[in-house]
Amino acid sequence: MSLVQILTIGIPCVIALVVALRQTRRRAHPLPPGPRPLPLLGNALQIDTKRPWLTYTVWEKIYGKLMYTSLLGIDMVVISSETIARELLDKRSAIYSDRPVFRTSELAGLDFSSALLPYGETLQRHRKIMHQVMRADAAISYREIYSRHANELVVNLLNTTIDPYQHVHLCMASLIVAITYGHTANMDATLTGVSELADVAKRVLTPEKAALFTAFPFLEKLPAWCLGGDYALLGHSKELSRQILNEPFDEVKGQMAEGTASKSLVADFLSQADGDTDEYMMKCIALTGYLAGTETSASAVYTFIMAMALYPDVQARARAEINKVVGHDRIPSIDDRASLPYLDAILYEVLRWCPPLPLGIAHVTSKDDIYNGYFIPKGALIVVNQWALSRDEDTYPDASRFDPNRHLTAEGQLKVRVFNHFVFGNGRRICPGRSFAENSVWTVIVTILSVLQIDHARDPDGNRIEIKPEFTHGAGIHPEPFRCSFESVNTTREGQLRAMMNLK
Ligand code: HEM
Repeated sequence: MSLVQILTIGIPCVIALVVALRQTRRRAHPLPPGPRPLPLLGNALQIDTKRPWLTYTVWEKIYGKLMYTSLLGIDMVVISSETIARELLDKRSAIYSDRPVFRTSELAGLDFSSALLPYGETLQRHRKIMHQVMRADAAISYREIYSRHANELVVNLLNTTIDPYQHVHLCMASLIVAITYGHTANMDATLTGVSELADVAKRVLTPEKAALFTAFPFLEKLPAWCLGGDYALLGHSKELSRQILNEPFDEVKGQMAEGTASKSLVADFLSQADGDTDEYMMKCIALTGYLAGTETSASAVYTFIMAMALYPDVQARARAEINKVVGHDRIPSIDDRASLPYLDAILYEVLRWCPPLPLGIAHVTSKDDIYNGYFIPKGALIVVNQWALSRDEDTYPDASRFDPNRHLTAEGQLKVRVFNHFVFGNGRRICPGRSFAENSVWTVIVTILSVLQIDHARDPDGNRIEIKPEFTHGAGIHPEPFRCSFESVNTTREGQLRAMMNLK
């Protein structure tokens, strides 16, 4: 028998065998339980498209903490248990670390983002640099930048009775830009550009938007403007992304050459760079940090403010702890953190009460797997329903209540010594910016509590304007708009803070 004959007969046999084995594997091990799918559509029509985590949380009660659902032919496994998330995403990370491909990310020029990279060599190199510049001790070294921005926020909020979201967002956005690039002449232009890019990312990086190009690939050949809607943004976004990747980075490089660069992630990176250093990669990481870190951190601060207005007893206890530990005439710094367990408990509770990314960022399996007798196919989307974790009544009784005590022992110490919150994800894709997030948000909340009393705003007749603890929808969430009032409760600290900012 010739080689060609062997191949002609052999290859189909091998393929048939592999397919048969796969089918057998599927048959031998059922998919995890889940709602009955419709042909082609799967469970797409049964899901609350604005807040899918609510549907998955209801289904969890019926089908369990490991659930299978199918969306327009895509396999999806939803995990509603921290233990299962760790078993799969941490312990079997070799299989569970890939990301879904969004066709729109390339078309919008967003495919540079570390968060969207498939698992592989490039991602590993990104993560190595991220670890180098964002690890816990590096994050602490930016304490001065956290305090400066926290002080600015307090001054902006003082004596206002407004919806604080714009101030909070600007504070966290400029804090992250300052950490990433330091002082640059074009900081405002950078901020505007990156905010615009983040907005496009939110609008086009959804499975539904990406699916259009997968179903009709010829659409990619058309000019973006003739597609209309959010698709019209794709071309502009690609140009903007190229510009924002390069301009602030090049400015820091110029400052380094002149010896005028201030402390920043990019400056730290460039000072450690050698001949093999990949500058393009650092540009991508720098911009990813902004896109991944701003809305999430701003969400946490905004949630904190709402919780303080709704739970004055928690606010009073936190302020009492600050006064007891550091006295009445100093604002605590990150160095006091270990002595202020109630403040950490508040931070834990803020992240639990409103997880900024309620479904995290989806992982994808790179191989078939079997878990607890269930078959998990290669290529399945793996989603950890953080909302379900946050509302698990067994772990968090009366879960819709904001109660920092749940994170403390009877002696008032933190139950968990290491900050290891489920909101930061799992395994090889765990959020590399978590130490930044933790330290910056902590500094902002301790500074606010040291100086400001947060209360309900009042209407012109003096009636209290009620706040409903409700959250927005989308991939990233935060409280629905609300108004509250901010008054100084400590003029010594207020004066100190103004002096630090050289304000009267
Ligand atoms: C409260 C604030 C934050 C929350 C709740 C948060 C949450 C998350 C989550 C859930 C993921 C996906 C993890 C996974 O796939 O399992 C992630 C990824 C990521 N985060 Fe954060 N994050 C926050 C702040 C930040 C900050 C401040 C930065 C950078 C300065 C940052 C940078 C990143 C990056 C680069 C990734 C992608 C990692 C990868 O795909 O390998 N995040 N974050």
